[in-house]
Amino acid sequence: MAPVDEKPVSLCKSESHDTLEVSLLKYIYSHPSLPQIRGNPSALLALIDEFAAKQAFFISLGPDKAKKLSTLFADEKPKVVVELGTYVGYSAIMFADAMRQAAGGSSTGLRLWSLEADPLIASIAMNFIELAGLSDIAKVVVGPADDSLKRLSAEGKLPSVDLMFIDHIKDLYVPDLELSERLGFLRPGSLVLADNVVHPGAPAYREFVRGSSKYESWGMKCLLFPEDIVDEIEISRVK
Ligand SMILES: C[S@@+](CC[C@H](N)C(=O)[O-])C[C@H]1O[C@@H](n2cnc3c(N)ncnc32)[C@H](O)[C@@H]1O
Repeated sequence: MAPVDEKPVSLCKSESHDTLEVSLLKYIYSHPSLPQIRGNPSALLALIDEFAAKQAFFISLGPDKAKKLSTLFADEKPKVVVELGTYVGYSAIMFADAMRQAAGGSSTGLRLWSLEADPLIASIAMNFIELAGLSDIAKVVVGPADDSLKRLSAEGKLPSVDLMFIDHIKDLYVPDLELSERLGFLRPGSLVLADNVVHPGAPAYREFVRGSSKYESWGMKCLLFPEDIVDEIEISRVK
């Protein structure tokens, strides 16, 4: 055991041990346009894109997917949405904003449950959702998605879901969709969307939904950001 008076190795003041997500948080809160970002979801997303563009790799949706999904939300007008995998809340902010716009600017009756396993990442997402002025619609639930789905369902918070967005761990796409089927909150007409089915790829998931008589399924081509690699979001309509 180290002697009590032994000091831990001191960190040089200029040395940063922030994770990428903490660096993003500080980037947003030290940005000169912060006053214009408060209550402005699209301005916040643009700033996250600005930060992401400087990274080699960033796992949020990015602008191309966000634009295509905004159109889909405008057409579908979902009122209750579940997301598996919040990360820093980029997609949650985009979804909640699109839901509110599709409802004519009112939040009444709208709910987005966004499920995130990592508590620190979830806290950053909650912060950004609050900053965007969307915390009346979007709720981040901390814990593994399967546990949260069971709990929300048992609490009667998932009577019916219009749209589910799966974007957590590829190996969990099929088991968590099967769990959702068993919990019974998907109904005829509900949409199930799954990200990254081409890059990095979720072939087992695609095979599952396309081979199931419960869904009509197709792919929506889009670009990853910041790499510009072609990917697809699998869209499955419950029959
Ligand atoms: C690709 S990111 C989500 C990106 C986000 N949807 C967006 O576009 O802004 C995947 C997230 O899923 C989370 N995750 C991993 N396993 C999970 C699980 N079993 N349940 C819930 N979240 C999980 C990770 O911590 C990570 O933050």
